[in-house]
Amino acid sequence: MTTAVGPSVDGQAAAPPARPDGTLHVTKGHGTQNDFVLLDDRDGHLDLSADLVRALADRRAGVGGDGVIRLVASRHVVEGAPLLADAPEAQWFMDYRNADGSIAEMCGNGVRVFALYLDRLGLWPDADEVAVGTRAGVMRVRRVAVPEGVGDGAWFAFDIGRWHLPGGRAAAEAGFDAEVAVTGLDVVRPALSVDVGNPHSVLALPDVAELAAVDLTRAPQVQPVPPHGTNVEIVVPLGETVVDGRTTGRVRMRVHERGVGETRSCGTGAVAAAMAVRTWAGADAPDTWLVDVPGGTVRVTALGDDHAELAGPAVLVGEMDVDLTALLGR
Ligand SMILES: N[C@@H](CCC[C@H](N)C(=O)O)C(=O)O
Repeated sequence: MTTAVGPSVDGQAAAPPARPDGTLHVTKGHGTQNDFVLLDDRDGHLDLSADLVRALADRRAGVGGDGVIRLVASRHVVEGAPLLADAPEAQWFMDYRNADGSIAEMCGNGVRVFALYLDRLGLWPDADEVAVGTRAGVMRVRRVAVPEGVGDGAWFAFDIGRWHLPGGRAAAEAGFDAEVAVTGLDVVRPALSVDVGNPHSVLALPDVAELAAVDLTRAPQVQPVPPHGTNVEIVVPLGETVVDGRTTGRVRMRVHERGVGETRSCGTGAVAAAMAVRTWAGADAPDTWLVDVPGGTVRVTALGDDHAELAGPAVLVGEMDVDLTALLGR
């Protein structure tokens, strides 16, 4: 195991977030049950090693989570500091890690939970929105009303940026550019690759019974093998309804996340799923989609210029002091 604390990126010396008594204060939160361990390392002193991430995310010997999110000032992070040139308001950076310790470019559910965490820490600026630095750019998060019929709680929305099909026009016209083998499905299925800042492969099934029968305890096998891995979303289009006066498409989705396994939700995955189904549906498809995942429902809206908005709930469930010696077995 590597050490839990170390120097900050810019070399400044200040108190590390790990306390003198050897504890690390963490917060647990989730967005549609995609759950995270959150750390306040605003001065950038925590050496968030892959070992520490795996230990914190461990559901038996640690706190438990699909990922770990470090809050750190953008100026202390090599990927964050350049964002400040064009967006000086993006003071806070979401350093997202998957449960296996790997780094991901983006986490859609994580951005909403991070925004709520900023609010809890008194770091939401005196403004309607907060700018969050991520490896996929700056996300501007605001509070929004809960869509009718979807439940209650605190909802947040943000433009996730430009999505695209790595397979280009040929993939859009064919509707697929890859094949996926999934345990529990008898034949290999066609899939569409969608980039939402991070990579996704979306495949459709005709009915929800088949979706429920899929075994995602093993990673789906994607061909051609994506160079940086991929998140796999399996969707069943459910037709259209009217929500809040708007024609809204509805999709059910399960997901196998890169670096995690099956999770109960994936925000970027929901965007990829909605944009894939919208691509398959053609020109008359609605712009707004509700995506039902095992952990709840999120809303995806196609914006102009190939941008998309992700909206959904964020919840902080509690805080604890982690004994680092016990956690790391030293
Ligand atoms: N659950 C997240 C996505 C997290 C990153 C993903 N596993 C990857 O490696 O790309 C979300 O809500 O978007």
